Amino acid sequence: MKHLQTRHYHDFSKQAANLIINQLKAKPNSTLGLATGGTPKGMYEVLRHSKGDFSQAVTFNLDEYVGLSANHPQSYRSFMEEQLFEHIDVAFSYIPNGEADDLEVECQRYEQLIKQYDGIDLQVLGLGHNGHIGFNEPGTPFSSRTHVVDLAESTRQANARFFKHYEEVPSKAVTMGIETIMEAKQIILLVYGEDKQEALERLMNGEVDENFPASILHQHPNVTLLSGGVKMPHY
Ligand SMILES: O=P(O)(O)OC[C@H]1O[C@](O)(CO)[C@@H](O)[C@@H]1O
Repeated sequence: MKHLQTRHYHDFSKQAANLIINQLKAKPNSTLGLATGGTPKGMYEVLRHSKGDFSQAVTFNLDEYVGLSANHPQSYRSFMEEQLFEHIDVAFSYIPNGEADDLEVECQRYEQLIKQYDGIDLQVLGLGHNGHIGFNEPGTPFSSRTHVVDLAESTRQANARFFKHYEEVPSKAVTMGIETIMEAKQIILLVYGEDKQEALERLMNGEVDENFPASILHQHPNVTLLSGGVKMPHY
């Protein structure tokens, strides 16, 4: 795992955005895997103002809440529209449909779509405090494919800041599985802020363990960990 460290959020975001822009320069019709959450907002801001050409790119988001309509302000579809798609044109953007009547069928459909594009070239990930990637909570089998998850209490609490009331935070989501994520040809893991210090240390120093989903990334051949805003005395 390659580790790039920055101090300031702007530099961190610029580095992340540059990795995406370089990917598009090398392969304009790349399939990009995208993430939501607070961490990548700066990256999206840089991308919005960049001259990156996304016109041939296809995007797949990692996850979506179950039960929120696409136009709900806190759906990940709304997040992505605001952060990126209203500002730049991509060829196609896919996000799981958390309102599908049959969520199992939706998960299979999402997997098939990714396969049709020959997999994901570059996947962006954030890191949950409990080590989750996408919405794959601790204990999720490393062999998981796109599936429906019960969100951990700590995840719902972490994301409550985006909702008016905690009770509004959905308790389920559809997420790409860990094996789905691991099939991406390249991965960027974004970790920013002091509150991620503990998770970052566990990632760097801990064992590969299903109780800390991000640890599997040590077994991927092409991962860049971008970290910033954390104290790193041990590295
Ligand atoms: O960047 P944040 O807001 O800390 O979130 C980290 C991770 O948690 C999630 O928001 C899910 O809770 C992911 O989408 C994200 O990658």
